[in-house]
Amino acid sequence: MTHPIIESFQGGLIVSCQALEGEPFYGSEYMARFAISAEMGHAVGIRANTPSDIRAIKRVTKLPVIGLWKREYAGYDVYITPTLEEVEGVIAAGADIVAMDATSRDRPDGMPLKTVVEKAKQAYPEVLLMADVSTVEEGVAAEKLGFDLISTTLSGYTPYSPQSKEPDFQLIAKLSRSVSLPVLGEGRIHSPEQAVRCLLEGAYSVVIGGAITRPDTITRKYTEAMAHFVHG
Ligand SMILES: CC(=O)N[C@H](C=O)[C@@H](O)[C@H](O)[C@H](O)COP(=O)(O)O
Repeated sequence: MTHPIIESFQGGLIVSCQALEGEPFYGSEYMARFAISAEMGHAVGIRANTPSDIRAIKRVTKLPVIGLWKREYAGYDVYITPTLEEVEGVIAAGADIVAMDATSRDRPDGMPLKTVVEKAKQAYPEVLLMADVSTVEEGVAAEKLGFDLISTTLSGYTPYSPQSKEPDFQLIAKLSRSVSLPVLGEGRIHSPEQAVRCLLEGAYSVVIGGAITRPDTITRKYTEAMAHFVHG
């Protein structure tokens, strides 16, 4: 039986409310306001970074939260919830789902992904795990490891996946045919038409960040189009 939270995502939009240090909207209070806006706009879930943002968002919305914790470790490329410590931090903050890098790259604490999943499942059986992947192979491996859902988050962000400005529709299509877990379309989705195309390609639901919660990115979309018109 499909978990009720996963079921509630079907065909819906999850808004990724994230701002890193140095960005104008950096701060948990701002992220909470974006989450309220997302709920008002009928989003079905929120994706959020850091225990502090997750807590602030859980206080103001009833929507399920996909939590992650971006943390960089010198010498390692994995940064989305890279070790069990971040998994625990995200769960303690109240996330309903924990998103983590599910590539096969080395992890800072040396713990294989398989062990991270086993330990998380054992200690927190009620928490769902989302695999952030960049290829079909990583998605197929994630299903075998016991993840509950898969997202195309990392396509374009590993050196061996296609580097494109567009969403990776091909990965969404191939992955949803290769696994029985729900596959979420995520990464560089910048229009309602692209969101619908993700569903057409087989996505269970769609995650959008920058196109909704990064006003500088949205502004640039307009200024660039206008500059192109004015200057050719
Ligand atoms: C690669 C990576 O670190 N992605 C992060 C994952 O949580 C976020 O920075 C993105 O905003 C999110 O995936 C949504 O994507 P987009 O903002 O393109 O709609």
